[in-house]
Amino acid sequence: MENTLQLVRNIIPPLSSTKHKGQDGRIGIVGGCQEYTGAPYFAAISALKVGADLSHVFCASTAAPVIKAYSPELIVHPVLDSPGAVHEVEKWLPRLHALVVGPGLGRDDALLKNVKGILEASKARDIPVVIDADGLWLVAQQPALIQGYRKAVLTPNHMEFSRLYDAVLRGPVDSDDRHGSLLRLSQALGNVTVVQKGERDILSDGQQVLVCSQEGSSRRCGGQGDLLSGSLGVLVHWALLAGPEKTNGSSPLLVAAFGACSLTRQCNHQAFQKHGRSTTTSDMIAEVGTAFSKLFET
Ligand SMILES: NC(=O)C1=CN([C@@H]2O[C@H](COP(=O)(O)OP(=O)(O)OC[C@H]3O[C@@H](n4cnc5c(N)ncnc54)[C@H](OP(=O)(O)O)[C@@H]3O)[C@@H](O)[C@H]2O)[C@@H](O)CC1
Ligand SMILES: Nc1ncnc2c1ncn2[C@@H]1O[C@H](COP(=O)(O)OP(=O)(O)OP(=O)(O)O)[C@@H](O)[C@H]1O
Ligand SMILES: [Mg+2]
Repeated sequence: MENTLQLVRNIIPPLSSTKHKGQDGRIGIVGGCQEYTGAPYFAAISALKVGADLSHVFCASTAAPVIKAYSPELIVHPVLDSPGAVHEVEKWLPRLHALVVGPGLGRDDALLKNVKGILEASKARDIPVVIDADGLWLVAQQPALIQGYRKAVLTPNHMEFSRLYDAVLRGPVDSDDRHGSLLRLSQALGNVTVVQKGERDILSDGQQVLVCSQEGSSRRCGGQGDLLSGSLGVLVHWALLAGPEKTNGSSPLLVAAFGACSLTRQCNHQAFQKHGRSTTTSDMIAEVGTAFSKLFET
């Protein structure tokens, strides 16, 4: 654990007065629909709290005013359900360092069709993508969308992992062999990085398997996965900028993912110390700064 945390420390860019706004990360979140506005908010604000300079949310038009009202810090584009959605997002892609696709996206076919186009456009531009929540639902329907894309990281929870595994490997997960199942899924997807969240998070790029057992808590409120995927959006960008020489030969994306898992669990631990059973994801987000310092700035 400690060795991998050191690798995460190596990828964190120093704060410097010579940098301009945007250099430490411009992150896009693709998600947010009529039902779910909290999830894209949690992901986008987490990206900012971890250290990105700008955080954009591309969401359905009904979700936009709600998300804007949660926070003046986010840039919110009400485009996902428009006929020109792909084009509207494509206009921003050259300025984005990473995309997080899925938090609060929902499963509406028209929206998912647009997201498919956005994913294809992102791949064509070599933009790193974190795929979570309903983005994973889309990938389970069409694994070819991310097959072999080495700049993708998937962050399934228990249910999402089973669904994805079943879709890609055409059989149920062997619950007695989590490591083997994870390796097989990552390899079958062409060495895409996969983070299986759970009591312990396990992560693989199809070659190496890492386990993150940073102490969290027993509190399982919704939204913790959104904090993880938003944080990972920034860390993926930083890791790719740093390159494998800073990660001692390990995959930069795997190191980034380990950082996001550790941070989320540490936020959960700290928030639980203060709030116990009433801990919510907003309490965890309030801990991002101190959790980050404790883990990565020692
Ligand atoms: N505030 C907001 O706006 C939030 C919005 N969110 C958004 O909601 C959307 C749907 O996301 P999702 O995670 O609910 O997805 P889905 O695949 O339907 O799985 C749900 C089912 O899986 C199961 N299950 C889960 N874990 C399990 C485990 N360890 N072990 C066993 N079973 C387990 C469990 O089944 P159950 O216990 O109910 O039988 C559960 O009902 C997505 O857009 C997301 O971003 C969230 O981000 C939260 C905050
Ligand atoms: N049983 C557990 N014990 C400790 N930590 C856990 C446990 N299950 C999940 N976590 C942690 O909670 C975080 C989110 O994982 P979870 O499985 O809740 O994601 P999710 O279902 O996608 O969340 P969301 O509600 O945001 O969609 C991860 O950092 C994971 O390590
Ligand atoms: Mg989730």
